[in-house]
Amino acid sequence: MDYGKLVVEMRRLALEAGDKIMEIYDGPEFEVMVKSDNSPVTVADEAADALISAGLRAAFPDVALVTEEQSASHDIRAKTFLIVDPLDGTKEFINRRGDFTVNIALVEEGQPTRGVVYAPAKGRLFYTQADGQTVEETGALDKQAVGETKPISVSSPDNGGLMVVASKSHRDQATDDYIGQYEVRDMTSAGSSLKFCLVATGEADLYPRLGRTMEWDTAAGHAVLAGAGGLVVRFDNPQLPLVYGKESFANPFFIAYAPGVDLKGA
Ligand SMILES: Nc1ncnc2c1ncn2[C@@H]1O[C@H](COP(=O)(O)O)[C@@H](OP(=O)(O)O)[C@H]1O
Ligand SMILES: [Mg+2]
Repeated sequence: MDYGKLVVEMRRLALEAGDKIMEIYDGPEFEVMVKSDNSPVTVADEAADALISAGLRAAFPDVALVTEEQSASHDIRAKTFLIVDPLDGTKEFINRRGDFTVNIALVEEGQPTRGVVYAPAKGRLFYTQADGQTVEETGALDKQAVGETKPISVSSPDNGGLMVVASKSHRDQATDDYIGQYEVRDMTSAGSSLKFCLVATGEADLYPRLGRTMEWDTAAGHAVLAGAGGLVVRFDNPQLPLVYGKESFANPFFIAYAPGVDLKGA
């Protein structure tokens, strides 16, 4: 895999998809449809998906592509694959809360090794560089020219007062009970894969996810976090990393964190 080319393409496609999504976000009322799994989908998901998958297939014709919005791609089994969630946080998008992201990642040997997460309404762009280090890019976020990039890294957590981030739309008692085992200085909620990015920049120390997600929801955020020094492990066995390419691409519950966190058992 040519990581240099991959990073350039992922970044550009994420920005283009973000523009498309924002046109719809800022435009007239859009229809909300319901998928077979009961989750909502809009023309923004579909438009972003079409743009990203066409771009990736053109640039990397030999690499398998799994994307949330194309169920035929959910049968793919490959050692190396690209995985896309064109609009993660669709509920945030529909409710116009801003916490939605474009997600593109590369999985190799069960781990997301490169990825981009773009939150167009927040103007935040995170991606791994060719060498694997994660950066946040600031400024104009020009599709043709890379602006200022700042390497990001996870916090050195204070276990006497942790910053915890959790889902905005999927929150339950089990999550609260788990978080209750820690000394928490501040809690914040965020939608979509932005939560991984907040741990990656050190804005949060810990993100427990005791709820369903699919691999496309987490792969890009996981890559961004890993490239900033963070870890993602299974909630039922924190000794084990969250791996990819699983049956039906469904994830178990997981915990994303800065390695200095004194991790509590399930
Ligand atoms: N019961 C369920 N099964 C599978 N995925 C679920 C789910 N409930 C939530 N998710 C996933 O969690 C994502 C939202 O995460 P969060 O709550 O952290 O914002 C959704 O992404 P989409 O918006 O891309 O569908 C959705 O795929
Ligand atoms: Mg999603």
